[in-house]
Amino acid sequence: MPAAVMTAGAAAVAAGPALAFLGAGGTLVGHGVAALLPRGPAATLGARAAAFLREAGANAVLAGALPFAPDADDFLVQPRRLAPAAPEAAPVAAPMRWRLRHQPDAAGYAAAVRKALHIMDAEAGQPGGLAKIVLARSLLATADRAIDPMALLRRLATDPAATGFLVPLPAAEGGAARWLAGATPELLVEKRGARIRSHPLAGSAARQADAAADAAAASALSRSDKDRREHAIVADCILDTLAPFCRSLSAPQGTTLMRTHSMWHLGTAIEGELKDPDLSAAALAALLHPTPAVCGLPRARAARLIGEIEPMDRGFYAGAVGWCDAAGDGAWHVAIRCAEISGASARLYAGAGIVPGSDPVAEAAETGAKYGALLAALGIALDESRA
Ligand SMILES: C=C(O[C@H]1C=CC=C(C(=O)O)[C@@H]1O)C(=O)O
Repeated sequence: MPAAVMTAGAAAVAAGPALAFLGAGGTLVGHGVAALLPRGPAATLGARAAAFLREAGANAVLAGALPFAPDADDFLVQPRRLAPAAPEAAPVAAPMRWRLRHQPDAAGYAAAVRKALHIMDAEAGQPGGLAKIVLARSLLATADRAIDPMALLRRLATDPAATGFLVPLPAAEGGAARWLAGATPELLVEKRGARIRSHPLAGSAARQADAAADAAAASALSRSDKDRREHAIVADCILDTLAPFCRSLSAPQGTTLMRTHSMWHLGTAIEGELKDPDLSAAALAALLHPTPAVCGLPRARAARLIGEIEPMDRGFYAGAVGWCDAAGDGAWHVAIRCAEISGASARLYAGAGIVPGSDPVAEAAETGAKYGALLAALGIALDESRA
């Protein structure tokens, strides 16, 4: 993230910042929308962003979201004004009442995992056979009054291991403003000059309230062969994709445990130096997306099956959110632990990586736990959401 803090807002929003990234790597907040980047697929993002930023001037920034489907149109805006302060703390609001609808529920999700495992089993050892697939589900939460996206962001940003983000999305049918809000712990790629970083995550365990149980969950995750295989597919894919563009590339600490407020993960911190420092953060993000942390291996086969098996459209969930500047620097995060917000409704999403050996019931529970960050920020009790 840039050293400067910037503050932006989408045209549809009456007041207050409308675009923000709040994380340990820095803060980016913007008010107002000066322009929309002509929309297009991931393959043309690098060229579109470079052309736009050349015209817009040395201080211009583009920020926004790439959808999960790389051939669908992205949504990036140039904020009108950058402000030197993060948004103020939210006043305490009265609790909201919620109606919840799962799509699918835990049993339906476990059935989808069984279907994927069956396909993997049938294709085991075949060239091009399915080795990993990330299956997601969704939870539609409807409140008794409109959700305040900025207040939600402030609550999402309280986890130091995650980047809280709020980005505008194309308006909903009927013209209502729409946002993607989340607390993502996963860095797709950051670029400053020739230096790049990525921090893929895959392999998860829910945090436990009891300290001994929490430590046991972390220890079991670090020893789990299934989770290590699930993770290695992601880290290897990122290393293989970046290697041809890098003078040096390594993961000095190897695979380690990291924790958010609600989840433990296996993570691999990757760092490198680009051969061509002009290769932009946006171009790198488009190159990497979607990684096997959200899609699978082989990528095209997994993406097709996701479309067939999942009952909902992912939209911008499991895409990427981030920013890039006129120098080509920027940071892009994997759009997970997030919800699409519009009026009084929040559509939460959560997915889990499936490999041979995955337990369908445990994977369903894992997706339930991954709703945790959004549920806490919305003020919905985890128990209320169980299904
Ligand atoms: C797809 C999600 O998480 C990914 C990132 C970290 C760990 C994951 C896992 O263990 O399955 C997922 O690959 C999600 O949170 O919706």
